[in-house]
Amino acid sequence: MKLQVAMDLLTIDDALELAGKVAEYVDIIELGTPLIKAAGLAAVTAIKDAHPDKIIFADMKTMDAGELEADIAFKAGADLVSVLGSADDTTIAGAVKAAKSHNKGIVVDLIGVVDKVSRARQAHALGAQFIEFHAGLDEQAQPGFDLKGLLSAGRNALVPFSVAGGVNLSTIEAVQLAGADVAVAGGAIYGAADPALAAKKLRVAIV
Ligand SMILES: O=C(CO)[C@H](O)[C@H](O)COP(=O)(O)O
Repeated sequence: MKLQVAMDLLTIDDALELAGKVAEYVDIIELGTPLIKAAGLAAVTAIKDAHPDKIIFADMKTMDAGELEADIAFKAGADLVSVLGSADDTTIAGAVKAAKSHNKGIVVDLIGVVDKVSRARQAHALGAQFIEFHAGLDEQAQPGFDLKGLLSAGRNALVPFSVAGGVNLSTIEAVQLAGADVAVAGGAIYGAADPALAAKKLRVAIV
């Protein structure tokens, strides 16, 4: 299972600093949606330039204009770009077209999708490289939130998948047991007093 750090920060300087601390422990470096909205795609270019050996994930969360939005993110240096599972099939297909022309990949994010298993299978058939089973920051803040539903949906979908939303040291083992290909950790790393140590512990927890 790969480890992805989600950098939900707001400036390129902060993102470069965090990536510099944790890169050695992660496989994929994600530029979070708030970072891309605040700093633009220049953030993607800066991180790719600093870490050319890492897989760079631009969390665009594209909902429309799939081919155009994916194309500009790939041109900026992204290796993976996210499109929302709630978008139209043509949006996902357009983004996949852009990915193919750059020899890169699309990740379809199921945030807010009710029937995650069906949509995951459809998105995979449309050409997504993997499907993100995702509980967003707002969903995690709801009383009684539990990762278990996401994990069983991921397991049942029978497609390559990542899990995002509250992944930390106490949940990463369950994420791996569910068969995830990628575990995404944001706050558990960037919110830690020592992000490098937090990333290292997550890496070590992956068997
Ligand atoms: O994409 C996101 C929010 O939409 C986050 O980056 C992702 O959910 C990771 O979250 P966490 O901080 O809980 O690990």
